[in-house]
Amino acid sequence: MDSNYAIIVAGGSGSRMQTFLPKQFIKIGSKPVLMHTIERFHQYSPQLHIILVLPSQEIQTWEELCDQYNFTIPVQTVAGGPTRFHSVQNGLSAISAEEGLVAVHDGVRPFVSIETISQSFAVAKEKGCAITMVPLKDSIRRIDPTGNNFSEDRRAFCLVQTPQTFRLSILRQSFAQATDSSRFTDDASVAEAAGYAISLIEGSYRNIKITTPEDLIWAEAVISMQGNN
Ligand SMILES: Nc1ccn([C@@H]2O[C@H](COP(=O)(O)OP(=O)(O)OP(=O)(O)O)[C@@H](O)[C@H]2O)c(=O)n1
Ligand SMILES: C[C@](O)(CO)[C@H](O)COP(=O)(O)O
Repeated sequence: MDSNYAIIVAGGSGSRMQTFLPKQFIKIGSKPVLMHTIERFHQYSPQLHIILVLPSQEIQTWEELCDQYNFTIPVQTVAGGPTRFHSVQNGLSAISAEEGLVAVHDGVRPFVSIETISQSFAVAKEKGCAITMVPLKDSIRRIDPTGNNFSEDRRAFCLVQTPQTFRLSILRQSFAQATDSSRFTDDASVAEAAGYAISLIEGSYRNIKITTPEDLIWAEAVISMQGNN
């Protein structure tokens, strides 16, 4: 039987959070953000192979945190790269299997639900990929290069989240084919540039990416509402 994998990318520096400690290690509730995220994937399936991508200079920090919090979920640690694209690429290189499914997920999205993870693997198995998204709640305007702005129909857009789950062969081929890695902010864009059709699944507004300081306030509120973290 083919194996399933999760590449949890946590190789960033968190410049928009403006904290000394990279945001993936900041404690929310009783433990660091990244431990919440990994727990969600382990809860989905204890058999899932989890590849954790970290900044090379922070691997020791992670090991110390695991000791401190008695965190024992097994993960394979891989050093990240200069951009998210390179970090995913490094994670992918750690997988030797030919076939299977791989979910790529931001380490700083700790509130992903088990249902979303499960649906993303099921849809990717059937259609080749599953990209999590939510509809827009606000109105939007397009700003052109001259600075003029125009209303747009928000129903024509969606906000893209992770997990972004693929057949391994599709993600491998997409990353191998990619040129100009600087234009890719997610994995769906890499697969799309390689010519693959992108299938979407609806996620949840709760699955935020912890990016700026106010996201931590929201995260603490969710944790205390859940009551078990
Ligand atoms: N070189 C990088 C850059 C980002 N990421 C990961 O990709 C996810 C989404 O990126 P983002 O929120 O932009 O994180 P940072 O790059 O850390 O933040 P910032 O852009 O504010 O510096 C995060 O889990 C981050 O750790 C990564 O693995 N390797
Ligand atoms: C992958 C992602 O989280 C989907 O919304 C997002 O594109 C990451 O972007 P960032 O610029 O690295 O925050």
